[in-house]
Amino acid sequence: MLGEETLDLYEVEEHHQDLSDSSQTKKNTVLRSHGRPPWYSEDGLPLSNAFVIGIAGGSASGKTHVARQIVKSLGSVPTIVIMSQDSFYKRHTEEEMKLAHANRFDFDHPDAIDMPMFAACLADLKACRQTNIPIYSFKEHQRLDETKYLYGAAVIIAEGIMALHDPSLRALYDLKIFVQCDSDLMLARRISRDVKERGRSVEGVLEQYLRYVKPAFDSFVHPTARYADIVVPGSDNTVAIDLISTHIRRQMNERAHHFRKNIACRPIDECLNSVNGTHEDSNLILLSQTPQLQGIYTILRDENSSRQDFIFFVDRLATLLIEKAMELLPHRPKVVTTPTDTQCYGKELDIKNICGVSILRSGGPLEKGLQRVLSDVTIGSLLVQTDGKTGEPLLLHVMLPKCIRERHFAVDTWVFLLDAQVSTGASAFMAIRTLLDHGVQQDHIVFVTFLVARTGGIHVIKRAFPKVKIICGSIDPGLRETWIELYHSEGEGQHGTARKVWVVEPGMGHIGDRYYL
Ligand SMILES: Nc1ncnc2c1ncn2[C@@H]1O[C@H](COP(=O)(O)OP(=O)(O)O)[C@@H](O)[C@H]1O
Ligand SMILES: O=c1ccn([C@@H]2O[C@H](COP(=O)(O)O)[C@@H](O)[C@H]2O)c(=O)[nH]1
Repeated sequence: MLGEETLDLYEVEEHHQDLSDSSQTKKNTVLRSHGRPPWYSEDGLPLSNAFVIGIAGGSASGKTHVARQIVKSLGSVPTIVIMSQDSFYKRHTEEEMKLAHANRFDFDHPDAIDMPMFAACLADLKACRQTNIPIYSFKEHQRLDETKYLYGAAVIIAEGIMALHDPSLRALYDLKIFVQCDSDLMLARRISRDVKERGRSVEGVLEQYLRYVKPAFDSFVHPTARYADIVVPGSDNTVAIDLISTHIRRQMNERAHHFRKNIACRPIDECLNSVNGTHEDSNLILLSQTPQLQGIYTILRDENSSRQDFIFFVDRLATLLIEKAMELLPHRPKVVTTPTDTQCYGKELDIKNICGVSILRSGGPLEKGLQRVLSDVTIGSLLVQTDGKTGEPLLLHVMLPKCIRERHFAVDTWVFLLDAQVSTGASAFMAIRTLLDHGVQQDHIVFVTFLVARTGGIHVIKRAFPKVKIICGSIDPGLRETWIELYHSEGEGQHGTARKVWVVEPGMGHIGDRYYL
């Protein structure tokens, strides 16, 4: 759900475009921004919840419009999601759908909405966990079988006619808004919208309005205005929107914190006192330093090695690392009969799901090794990049396999997390936190990497996530912060921008660039 760094904040990713009618796609909206900075502290625990805004008001009062105006006025903030309560209409029986098509079903009673599910999804998102929300079709008056995966919002706007009705929902909001609109205007807007977008007739809209919508507004919706922190007019509301966005921006600034600088450059002798031989501790596992392995590293470190050799030996090393990682997976006994008709007592993997997740781009060179060992493995990716201004890692894109996206699968999934090296450890830290947010168990994460910097962030990772296993082939002594010049073409010629990076020494240079470019 997180977008790309270059995307404009106002660029909107509509949900499930091909799954339901346009009115629903407009409702649940993820607005992409400039990436998500760390939402956790050095102990690995989420530090700040997402900021949640609840917007209630009559049907067609302008709740969605207000939500979008807030987003526009906020400017450049991390990812925002607008979540509509309309998605949480309950699943209907055939009989109920017939009534709905005859405008004789009451969608405006609080019981029509699955409040516990709405609260549960909102609570997950607020606590930085992923959620999968239902998809509702207004044309069919029915919940569809598909769900929509959401993860990683820093600001959540929950809107709906009953958004302030339920105490369990109100408890989740940091800011409660009620959109106040003239009844005639609401009716006029509703007729226009429902005819255009929800496949309705004017007569049908009026019939439903008089029978259910208006009475429910008076009994259930309007009374919730008393819970609002701010009442916003349904039109001409620029001043209110400005006040709200200023408040949110201030809250977001208070929650910002700096991470990378804190975790880099720590002495770690207590946990890495041996870099030769077969040093192993509870969760940092170094490949046995055989002459063969040292030979591979020598080729990879040599700046004069050809690209062909580099790729060949990276793939070979990746296979050795993954084979080592495989040793950590549980196996159960299995008896087979051999071609000589003899019973043989062997082993087979004893896991439900396994997948790979690459931290892009430099996790990519480990993928071939993973596929050689587990031929049909699914590999997801996380794009983590450094914010040029703050030096903080930013989570820019999340593309995870289904066995992680859904929590009930994630708890039983083993993940081989791939990244070329661990220097400050900030990207690895962010990736591990992301997997934990999805419900993956710490002791089911195996981080596989070519290099670990001895004085880098590895020990912070070990301390925060003591059950995550880290497999590496070398522990390098140096980590240095330096400026590099990045060249790009602009107008007439080449222009350079200086960028601060952390370099592992002796290292292998930029492994992703050497592998792909
Ligand atoms: N301030 C506004 N000015 C002009 N049109 C508006 C305004 N607010 C809402 N609308 C229009 O009214 C209709 C219903 O608004 P919407 O925000 O979808 O209502 P709700 O989410 O409360 O059901 C939409 O067609 C929208 O474009
Ligand atoms: O199947 C359905 C479900 C709901 N409705 C009406 O929708 C509005 C709420 O949506 P808003 O976007 O807040 O207007 C509610 O008043 C229901 O009557 C429907 O017609 N059919």
